[in-house]
Amino acid sequence: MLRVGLTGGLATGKTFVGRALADLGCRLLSADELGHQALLPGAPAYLQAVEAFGGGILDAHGRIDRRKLGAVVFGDPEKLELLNSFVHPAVIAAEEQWMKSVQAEDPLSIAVVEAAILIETGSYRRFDKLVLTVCTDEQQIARAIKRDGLTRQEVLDRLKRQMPLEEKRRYADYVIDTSGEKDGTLAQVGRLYTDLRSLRV
Ligand SMILES: CC(C)(COP(=O)(O)OP(=O)(O)OC[C@H]1O[C@@H](n2cnc3c(N)ncnc32)[C@H](O)[C@@H]1O)[C@@H](O)C(=O)NCCC(=O)NCCS
Ligand SMILES: Nc1ncnc2c1ncn2[C@@H]1O[C@H](COP(=O)(O)OP(=O)(O)OP(=O)(O)O)[C@@H](O)[C@H]1O
Repeated sequence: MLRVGLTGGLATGKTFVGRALADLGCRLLSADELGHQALLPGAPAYLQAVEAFGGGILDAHGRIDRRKLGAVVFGDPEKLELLNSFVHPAVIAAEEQWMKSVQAEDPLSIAVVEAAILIETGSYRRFDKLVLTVCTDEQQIARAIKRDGLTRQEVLDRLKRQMPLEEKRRYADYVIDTSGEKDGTLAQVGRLYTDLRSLRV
């Protein structure tokens, strides 16, 4: 099995590239989704987050409102660090379990884990190959505003908490440039998939 980390800054096209790789036959796991599951009522990180940040992060049904929690943590590096310490252990454990089960079911597969901050956390070391998606800063901002309805300031606060893409390039085995049309991204993904297949062990 080949373990592939797929990372990139906010709204650079990780999810789009991950889905395209899955369409071509890769197995795919989203760490952002695991992070969301880790904050559901009943999960340990839910209680830790409510204790640390207070009832103001909850919606009317007692669930964590991620937009409210985002507003608290993305403006304050120490709070984000604390939230990371609640969420990341559960995410890493779930990723490792998933990779074990994929290895058992399909030992020749390409297992792709899509995660926003693989490099920042050092998690990139757990993968055989690292793929990075990039586009311009202005495109990141415009795409995040359009997709998530965030304000420009909310997007800038998130971007400030991420390593600049130029620095991330140093860690990447493959760079997918998503600054053009989606067809151009798909063509690059096709070439990437051919290459990854040739590396499968
Ligand atoms: C703060 C939370 C609740 C906001 O949720 P929301 O649904 O609004 O955003 P979502 O999770 O989809 O993240 C969107 C993007 O924000 C950026 N982002 C998210 N978490 C982080 C972080 N810890 N550091 C830097 N950027 C981050 C990434 O580019 C990510 O793709 C959520 O992002 C969170 O719990 N973050 C901390 C845990 C984490 O690191 N999750 C991401 C990978 S496991
Ligand atoms: N050429 C392109 N390649 C990929 N995505 C594009 C392209 N042009 C526009 N987009 C759009 O950019 C937006 C961001 O892409 P996507 O959601 O895949 O990013 P992401 O890196 O997963 O974001 P996040 O880190 O916030 O989860 C999407 O709405 C996507 O449709």
